[in-house]
Amino acid sequence: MSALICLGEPLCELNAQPDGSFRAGFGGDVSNVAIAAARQGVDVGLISRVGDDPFGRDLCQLWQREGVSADHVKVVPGQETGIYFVFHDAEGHHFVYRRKGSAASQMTADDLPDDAIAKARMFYSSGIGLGVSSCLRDATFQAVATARKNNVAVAFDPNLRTALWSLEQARSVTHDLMQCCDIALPGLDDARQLTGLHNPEDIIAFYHDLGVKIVALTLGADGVSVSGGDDVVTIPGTPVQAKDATGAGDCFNGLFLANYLRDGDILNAAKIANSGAALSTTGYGAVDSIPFNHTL
Ligand SMILES: O=C(O)C(=O)C[C@H](O)[C@H](O)CO
Repeated sequence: MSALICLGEPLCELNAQPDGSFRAGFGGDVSNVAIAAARQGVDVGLISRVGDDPFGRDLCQLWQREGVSADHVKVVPGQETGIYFVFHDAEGHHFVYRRKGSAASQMTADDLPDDAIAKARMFYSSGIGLGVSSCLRDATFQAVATARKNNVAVAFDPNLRTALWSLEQARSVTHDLMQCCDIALPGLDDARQLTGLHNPEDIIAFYHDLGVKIVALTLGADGVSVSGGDDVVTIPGTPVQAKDATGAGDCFNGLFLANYLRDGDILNAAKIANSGAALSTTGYGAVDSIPFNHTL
């Protein structure tokens, strides 16, 4: 059984390089989190669907190499695996998706392994899964209900993607999910748009008021503010020469959850995750740049 079980959509990645070529890799936020946690030595499983196509087969091989259990990933004949492109400009990275109608977007509550969710220590999902399709959204809420019924901690990153749904929809649905959530892992830009608040301390208080016990609010290059309900502690950013921040938030989340699962120390988990996520921005791609335990 997996200690951490993640639900959402994996994607193949094509990342634009300075010479105009595309570097092939992998993404999909919950898969990135699963791999980041597995590289810290945690038993991790993924719940998803991929197409019976070269992209889906590559992802299955990736999880096997990374030690992420794909026992609950269905390979669906006749359906497709989503892909995305990463482009870079002076403002940072931008995603272009080719994922409409993907196998993962057609996941329903019937695909859920209730027993594996009930026996995990922690369940992780994100706002991307909520925005991809209404059936994946319903499945995610159903999985969260199963987790809560069985005292499995629920962790969630609202991961706002307005290419998938409107800000208004995202706001209402992610706030609903937050009310069932133990650990919230929002990024500052997303949280500002979703809450309408500016100040990190106010955002953290907003999520605590919704019932969240632990909030780790990532601040990009400025580090992270973390709170277990009492004081807010801010850990400054680690200075690095960043090339590509794709997946840095997912890297933070995987490292944070893995280290929190190990000893329950949120401050230590946030410190490790903060430096690991900074390191991950020094290379291209959401997955290749995730550090291993021994490299931190
Ligand atoms: O945007 C998405 O849906 C992705 O999952 C692609 C990236 O891997 C992810 O956003 C990085 O956080």
